[in-house]
Amino acid sequence: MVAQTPSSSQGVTPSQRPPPARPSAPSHTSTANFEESNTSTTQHHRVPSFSVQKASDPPVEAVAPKSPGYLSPRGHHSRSSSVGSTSGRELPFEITEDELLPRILPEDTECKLRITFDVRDGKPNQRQFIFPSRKAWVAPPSYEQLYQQIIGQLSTHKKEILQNPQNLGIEVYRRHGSCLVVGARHEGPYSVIEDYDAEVLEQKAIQNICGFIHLYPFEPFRLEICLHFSSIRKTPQEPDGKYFRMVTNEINSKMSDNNFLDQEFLPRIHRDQLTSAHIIEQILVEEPRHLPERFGTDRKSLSRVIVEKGASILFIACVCRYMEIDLILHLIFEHKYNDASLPQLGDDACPKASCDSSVKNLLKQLKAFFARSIECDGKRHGLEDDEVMPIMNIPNCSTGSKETKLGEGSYGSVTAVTIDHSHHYLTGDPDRTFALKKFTDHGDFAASFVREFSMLERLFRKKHPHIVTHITSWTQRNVHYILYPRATRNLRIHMKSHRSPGRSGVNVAWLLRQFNGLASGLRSIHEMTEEAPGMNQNNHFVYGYHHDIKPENILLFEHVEGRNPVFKLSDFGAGKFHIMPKNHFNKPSQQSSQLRGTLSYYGPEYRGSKTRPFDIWALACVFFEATIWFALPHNHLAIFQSLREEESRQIFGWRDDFYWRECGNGSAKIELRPAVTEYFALLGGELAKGPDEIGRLLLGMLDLIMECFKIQPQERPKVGELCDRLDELQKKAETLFKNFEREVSTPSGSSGHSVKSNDGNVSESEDFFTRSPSQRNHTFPEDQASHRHR
Ligand SMILES: Nc1ncnc2c1ncn2[C@@H]1O[C@H](COP(=O)(O)OP(=O)(O)OP(=O)(O)O)[C@@H](O)[C@H]1O
Repeated sequence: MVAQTPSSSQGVTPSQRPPPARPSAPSHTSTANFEESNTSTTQHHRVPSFSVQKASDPPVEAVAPKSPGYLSPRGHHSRSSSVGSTSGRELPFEITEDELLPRILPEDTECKLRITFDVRDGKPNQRQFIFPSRKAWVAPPSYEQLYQQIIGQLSTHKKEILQNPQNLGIEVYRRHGSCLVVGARHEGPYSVIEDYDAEVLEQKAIQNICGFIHLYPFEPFRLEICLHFSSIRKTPQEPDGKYFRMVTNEINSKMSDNNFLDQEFLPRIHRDQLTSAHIIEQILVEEPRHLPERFGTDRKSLSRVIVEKGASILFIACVCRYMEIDLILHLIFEHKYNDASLPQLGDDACPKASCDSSVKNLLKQLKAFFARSIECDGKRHGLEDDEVMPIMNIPNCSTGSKETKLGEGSYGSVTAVTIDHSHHYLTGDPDRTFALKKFTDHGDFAASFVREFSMLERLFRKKHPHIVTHITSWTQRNVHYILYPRATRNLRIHMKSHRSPGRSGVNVAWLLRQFNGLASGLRSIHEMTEEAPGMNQNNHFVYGYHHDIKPENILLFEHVEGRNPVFKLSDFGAGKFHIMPKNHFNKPSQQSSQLRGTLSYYGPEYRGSKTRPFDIWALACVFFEATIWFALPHNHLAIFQSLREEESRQIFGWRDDFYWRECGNGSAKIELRPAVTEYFALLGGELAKGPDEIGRLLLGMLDLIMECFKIQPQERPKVGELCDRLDELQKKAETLFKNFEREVSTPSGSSGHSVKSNDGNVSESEDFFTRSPSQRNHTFPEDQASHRHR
């Protein structure tokens, strides 16, 4: 008897295992004042009064606390909590929440509540209620009122559902709940709400708010509470109706559709409702036939034994396959199958008539009850053909296609997907969308997957804020998959479809942060200081290449739509890591094995030895184009490219748009294309205009870019130098433009007027506080790390 698939011990958790641990509900009772106001969606700047002191002390200037644990959960051991580093010393101050709260929390924190119902009028249908309200969270009764509001909405809609005679015997239950802090630029901590009562909300809201303030002390934020409710029939509609029929119908109606592989599955949350001891008992009780004597006559206690044996899902799955009850009991009691040890084909032949054929029939649908859970584990899993990943396609309404393509690369396609709420706790917003990259398993495609995954595996541990790291990966039916957070778009599309945000100090600081971030991301590949596993720890470095840097592979994560996005390096299919003895570290490195994709950004050495400077050249090309987009009128990028093409030698009628050319007849002499030098001059002239400080910074950046265009690879700056100099420029920009926070806090500081909405992402006018997180894109923990991560 086989228990589980070999892969099930790995991080894509088999469904038998519970989803990742969730915080437990506290036992505190709240009192709070929560007035509703639908009036405004404007954000509120809070006074950063964030000091740690005795409650009796006079207020002092804000100092961010050293530890996020400064506000311990109420209702635990004490109502006091300590702040600052303990390090063996006695803490100077003891603070209590009640004293500190008014000083930590803003006067009014906006709270948005989303309640979604999967109502059952034939097909599921969702409703949302958004309460944009200004709340004085410092006044504890707020939470109580919020709770009342939720309950009010719930009971109204419950009534609506239950008034329909069709819905007699329906129970409404919560599928998912989360409490999330959303900042103007970052997403903060979130918690899953187990129960929707006021105590839990208060607890989690305060914890998350405080965590957020600790991470981003000066950033405005709001609180978002998402509650998803569903309904299920747990009692037959007619008084004499059969439980067996009701369960079968419910399960069929709750089977998830639009799975990315067209596999049906029953989401865990519904499954758990329909496999309760009560339902099993009712099915056993209504069974008209006598059961074998060894099971006794007390069917109620028999149902309890089935639950104790951990076989309730198996029992219900068998019921759905119309299996005779005594055969189901035979599988559970004689074969000792249960939810953790499922029947499998090829198990010992059973002498009992119809046992084998029934198991065969059962297996066709069994995996639908055991869809996996998805965790951010960074691992690669092997799945059996019939295992179910709870991943759904997102239909593309404009094309009528059942999936939404995000990109098509040389080795596979990338599509937008969602994950069933009850099978992941990856983000605070259960409606988030993800990007799924597929590679077919022949020849080069499989090799590309292996290369990409082995790069990602190392990068996953580093979690650089400017590198797109994956969530998890698996191989099934000879197709390789990598699940990623979903970006808004790539830099190529952004530069085409969005105008420059304008050359204000705020935007210059933003651009330099992105350049510095990308260079620093590349540095973490070029100089991966991590010791190679299994090697003599002191003697080896791991270092690598990207070798496919281009605007298509810079993904943009727009935390708040229409605002300045974060640039991240992606697509490691051409990259490779090498292990090198430390004493060889400054010697020329080995070549990467693969080059692919667009040639435009290849350095002149591309036919020969391509090493780390090859990435520096390509990164400089990206910076150069981004600077053209940033500083010159919108059509200049296209003109720059066509000029480069015109300057190509047109061998065999083929035009290239490299940044360099071979000059003379067959001569080995290489020079920058005149278009590049022309644009350098044009940019220089343009950047010198306007305020001196901004001009100086941008010219400094331009000079640095040009240094990276040295024809001889060894003359280009190393990534470390690039980072140091960008860091310096960025720091200067941030000191000069201390008000850079305005880039997100005032509409005038917003980025990228949309040129056209060809990628569906426009609108900078809408205030971010009116948007739901599903309209934004991912931020994963790496986004919360410092942007000067090294
Ligand atoms: N996480 C993501 N979120 C949103 N879009 C994405 C994501 N990953 C990739 N894409 C889109 O898909 C395109 C192709 O992805 P990617 O570069 O990873 O594929 P590829 O097969 O390696 O491409 P190529 O070999 O041509 O560089 C990207 O340019 C981007 O537009």
